[in-house]
Amino acid sequence: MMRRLIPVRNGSAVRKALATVVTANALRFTSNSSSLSSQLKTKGFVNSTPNCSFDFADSNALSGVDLATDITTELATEVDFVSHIYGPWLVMTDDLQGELFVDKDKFVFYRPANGLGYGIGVMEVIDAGENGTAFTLKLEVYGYEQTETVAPVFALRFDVTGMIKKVSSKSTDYRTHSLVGIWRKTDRNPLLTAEKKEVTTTGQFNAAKLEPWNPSALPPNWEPNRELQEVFKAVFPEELHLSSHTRRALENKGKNEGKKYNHLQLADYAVGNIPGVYYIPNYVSEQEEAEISQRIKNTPQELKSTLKKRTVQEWGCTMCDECQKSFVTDANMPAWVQQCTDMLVYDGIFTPTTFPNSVRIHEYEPGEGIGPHVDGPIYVPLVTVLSLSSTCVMNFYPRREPYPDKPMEHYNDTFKFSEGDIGRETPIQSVVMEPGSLLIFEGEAYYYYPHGVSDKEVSDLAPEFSGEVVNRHLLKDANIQKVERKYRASITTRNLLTRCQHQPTRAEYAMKRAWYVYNQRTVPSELFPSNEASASEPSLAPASSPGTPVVDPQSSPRLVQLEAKVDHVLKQQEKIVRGIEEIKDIIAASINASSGYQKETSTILNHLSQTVLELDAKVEDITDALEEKK
Ligand SMILES: O=C(O)CCC(=O)C(=O)O
Ligand SMILES: [Fe+2]
Repeated sequence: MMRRLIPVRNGSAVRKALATVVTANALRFTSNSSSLSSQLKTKGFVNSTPNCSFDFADSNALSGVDLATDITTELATEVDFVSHIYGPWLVMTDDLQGELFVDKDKFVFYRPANGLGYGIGVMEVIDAGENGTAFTLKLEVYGYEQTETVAPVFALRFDVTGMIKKVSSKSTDYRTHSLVGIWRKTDRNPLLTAEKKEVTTTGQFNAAKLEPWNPSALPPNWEPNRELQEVFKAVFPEELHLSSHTRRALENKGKNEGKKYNHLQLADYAVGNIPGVYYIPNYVSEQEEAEISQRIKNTPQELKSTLKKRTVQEWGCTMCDECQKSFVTDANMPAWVQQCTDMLVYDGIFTPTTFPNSVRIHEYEPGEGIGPHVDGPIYVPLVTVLSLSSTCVMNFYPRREPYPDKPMEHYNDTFKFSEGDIGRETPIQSVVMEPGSLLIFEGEAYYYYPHGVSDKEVSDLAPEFSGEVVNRHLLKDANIQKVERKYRASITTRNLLTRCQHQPTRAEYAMKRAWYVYNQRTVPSELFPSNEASASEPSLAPASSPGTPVVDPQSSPRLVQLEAKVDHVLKQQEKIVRGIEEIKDIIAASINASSGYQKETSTILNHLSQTVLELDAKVEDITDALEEKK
């Protein structure tokens, strides 16, 4: 929870650890420069930032010079963010090999040299006067191989702290900066550990700024297509306001011990015996459920495809312009679809690097369904299904290994109902999906247990047809025996794995947007500052500005005063939250739910709740900073 401003903590052991790291050579690849670039290239590194060269010193001037002895490093003081930090960096440490691009908002994007994937994080620069300049970097990285068939469920999280160093060549006028520190990596992939625990390891972090580079030659950041947005607005003129997620966050406030944000804890909703299946009843309210259903029904027919036993619309991905071989993220979707996916990110189900980029909306008439299948190695193995309009049943079938000879195709023998191999088997468990509920499955459940919705007009819940119904305790009717099928719609949300390295800015746009949502903050209207704009102070965290000492020994009376004020604000805020909830209850009890007044008022109240949450995040930042100072 605490921000780590380790280097300024007095005399701590951590400081000693850091001191040893910072005196290590800044650049660990100590080969000579000409073999450096070829070494990187043979590792498959494709530099994605034009105008910065991997022969990051003047290779002619340096040829024949031993880089290890030619380069000197010293602690950097008076670091200017735009001149020294903003731009591309080369990172070469365990698990992180490739480019880090620091943008002007102090966001950091990772583009791997080997394999595929993405990363996003935020950096803080801490001026410690003549003691040098420290940095912290919180980076989330989701990586996989080109032909990965079992991709991880969760991203890796790196917490890096260290010092910024000035790097110079003795024999030339080449100058650059490096980041030297330690990383703490958290891996929470249950597939990797038998005990299903988070694993934390540490290691050395080194990165070198790729100088020289030319900011004006940067490719433009990806932006949603404004014309398309206008079309979507015309097709769906009424704005959708969803607030169940903010309500949930308010209710969970303070419950997630040690967790900064009020994310939903999936473990609370685990059902059945297959690892990785969760069911959340009333994920959206009845009114929200009705409004989302309405938009699905109102989607023009041209945007839907009618398949044999279901109707589908799909949002979020497009074919790569460059290779035409891989899907890439396309954040051009109607605002209401984006809102539905935002809820999932806000709740912490998807994270900034596993951001939803594939939304498949199904409509089923009675007698329709989707035959047993697994979603396959094309997505991050995490799926959410929001059920709408009527109750339906998801059957999970006995475990199957992927085809050993064709691992990429293990979903091929599917979409058959009772005439198929899997469909003939009795499900081992079933989940009854009531309207407004969210079914989630991930990891093992995702890869090995086929799921499907039958095409029968009545689903019999007796064990011989459906296996055990594992979420009865969460249903309105816990004794339900049969489900008579009516029109049903569902929204399936996933991250479709990009299989090429092209167009990284598409994912970076989506990640940066998701970062704000995941951190329960307002998404700025301009997500990327223009290349010309000067660096903005981090909108993310209270880093001290250059020149301001992090610890001001004179400040303690003011600190006490500030702490008292923060305490006061927190108490006031609790009262406001309670007040809002009471007003909502009174309105719900006294005014007809369909009246416009009720709707408008609840919109205003929901905005107010949102503001309170944002205020809350800010106050927590201040509290953290205060704690650090103690
Ligand atoms: O409609 C549903 O409930 C499930 C859809 C599904 O399994 C899929 O899209 O892969
Ligand atoms: Fe599926």
